[in-house]
Parts: sequence; structure tokens; C-alpha cells
Amino acid sequence: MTAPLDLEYIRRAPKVLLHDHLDGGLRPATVAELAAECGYTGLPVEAPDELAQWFREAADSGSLELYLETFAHTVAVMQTPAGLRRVARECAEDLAHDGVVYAEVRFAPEQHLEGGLSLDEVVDHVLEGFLEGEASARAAGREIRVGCLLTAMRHAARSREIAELAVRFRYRGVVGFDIAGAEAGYPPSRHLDAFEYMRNCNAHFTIHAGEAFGLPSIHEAIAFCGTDRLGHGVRITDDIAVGADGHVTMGLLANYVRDKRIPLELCPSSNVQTGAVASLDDHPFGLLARLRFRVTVNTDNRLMSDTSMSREMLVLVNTFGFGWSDLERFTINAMKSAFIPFDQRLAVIDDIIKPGFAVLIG
Ligand SMILES: O=c1[nH]cnc2c1ncn2[C@H]1C[C@H](O)[C@@H](CO)O1
Ligand SMILES: [Zn+2]
Repeated sequence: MTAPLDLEYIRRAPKVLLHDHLDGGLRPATVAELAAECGYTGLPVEAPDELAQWFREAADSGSLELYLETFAHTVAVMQTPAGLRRVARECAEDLAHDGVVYAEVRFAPEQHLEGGLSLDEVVDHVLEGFLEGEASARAAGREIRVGCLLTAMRHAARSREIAELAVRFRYRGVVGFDIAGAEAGYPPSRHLDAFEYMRNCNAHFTIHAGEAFGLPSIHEAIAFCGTDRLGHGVRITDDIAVGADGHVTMGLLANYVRDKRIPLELCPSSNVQTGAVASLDDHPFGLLARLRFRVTVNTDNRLMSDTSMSREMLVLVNTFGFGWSDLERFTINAMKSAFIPFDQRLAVIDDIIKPGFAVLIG
């Protein structure tokens, strides 16, 4: 018998998450406790339920730049070894509890140096936290593997250094590199040196592109920088026209993205909050899935969107009428697009994802 497509059962499905920011996924209570521990007095409110609401509402800003301002508070409490470890441990635990079996979680080491740690120490503490979280999830009967992506901030000038850091940690849990931050005015090609270094090292990377800026950003990320995946990439719809009769015309770039199976890390709730799309009903996820782009479902920032991987899937089910086999396809799309070796991706698909969905599909 097919399981009901509700939150409870979606949480039981084995899920894969490629785009989740460590500093966008703290538990509200942890923000409050770490602020008290480290003497950070800048929080707008202090009670965890009020903090949850504050982050959600402040992020609901309609602009990526304003949305990003909310990270000042989470980054502020992630400056110590204990703070970094705790946030990473809880991230792995929370994702596992939600039924995520494989996740790539990203953060920008250069934003965590205010307590005097080196870049290498910051990464060490976060990786240690992920390992602790994986172990405690396993003890609670949940298996999860967390890979780490190191992000460079696109307005800054440390991307080459962060790319080198990612390669230095490639056998210790870091699986790739990314750039994030305000997109308009900061084209991916500004960081060409970092991407060329990654390619030269046969290492993987993704680029936030096509979120707050359109096709030129996506084109540069692919054609100049050689990105493996697109962070968001939602504005690829600027190159897709749907006529009144439903006839679809795609431009060269949209065709290229689809032909090359370039994964789109789509984040429905986040896209509405930053104004990348007007509403969930207007989100192109449905169109892109129908056109068979390699779409994946992601959270972006669970704290700012008050969401989880299961909730993002439920939102898509409710908005576009997807069924279990669609959710399985999006999950397999994500696993195929992961930055771990091919044989390990296949093992997760064959041994975990397919059997897990088979139980639910009945
Ligand atoms: O959706 C996003 N677009 C661009 N930048 C983002 C997004 N979500 C988070 N960030 C930024 C803020 C964080 O401090 C940084 C590293 O995780 O990445
Ligand atoms: Zn993001």
C-alpha cells in the first residue's frame, strides 16, 4: 500500500541535501545559549521562540542583501571551538532526525576568525562536530553522512585561499568549494583563479548563481568558471518561454544546462524570501521538473526559512502535486550530483534510496 504523502511519511523517506548553510541552520535555542556563553549582546530578542520568529520575519525581506544581514547574529556566535563544534554536531543530528541520509553542508571559514582561530582550525572544529553528530545520530538509530563544502564570500578576496583550504582537507571530510554572498555586482568570474585552481586539482565546486542576478551570472559560472552545479540557478527560467498554448521555447543556455545535466540546487522557501521568485505558486520548480532539468530539493537556510528538508518536499507536493516517484527522482538526481566518488553515490542510491522509497511507494 502506498504511504500517505504527508510530513510524517516524508520524514521517513531517505533524503539527500546538497545546499544547506551551516550558519543558516542553527537551532534558535543554540543561538541564545551560545550568545550568552560568548558574551554576544547584539541579539535582537533572546527567547528561542522569539528568535525563531525574528529570523523568519527578518529574512522575509524580498532582497538577498537584507536576507544576508540576518547572518551577522549566527556568525557572531560561531567564533569559538566549542561554538563551531556544537553547531556542526547539532546540524548533523537535526538533518539525520529529519531523515536526511547524505548531506553537503557549506560555510565560509573566513567569517569565523574573530576569536583568533586559523582557517585550518576553524575547518578542523567543524569537521569534528560533524563526526560527533554522525556518531550520536547512529547511536539514536539514524545513519547520515555529512560532507563539507567550503564557501568563499564573493565580495571578499580570499577565494583562492579558501579553494586551497578545501583541497588541503579533501581527505578529511571536505568534498568541495562554493562562492556565496551578494550576487549583483560580484560576478563569478571575479574568482576565476580559485575555480581554475579547483579544476587543476580535479576538485569539485558549485557556484551560487542565478538567484539575485540572471542569465549572465549563470553563463559565467558555467562557461568561464566550469561549475559542476548551480547554487539555485532558478533564474534559468529567464531563458525559457512558455506560450499561451503551453508550448515551451528554450534558449541556448537553458538547453545547455539541461543537455549537460547540470544540477540545479533549488531552494523553494529561500527563493521566495529573497524575492528571486514572487511566491511558491510562481516557483519554476514545477516547470523545470516537467522539462526534465536535473532538479534537486534543498533547504538553503533552515533557521531563516523555519524549514527542513521534509518541509521543502511537502511544500512542493502541495504546490505542484508531485507524488512519491517524483520525490524519489529528485532524491536520486541529488545523489547523482553529489561530490563524493561515483561508486559511493551509487551505493547510496542502490542500498538506501531505492529500498527506502520502495517501502513508501508500496
Ligand atoms: O542563498 C544564499 N545566497 C547567497 N549567499 C548566501 C545564501 N545563503 C547564505 N548565504 C551566505 C551567508 C552565509 O554567511 C554564507 C556562508 O554560509 O553564505
Ligand atoms: Zn545558499
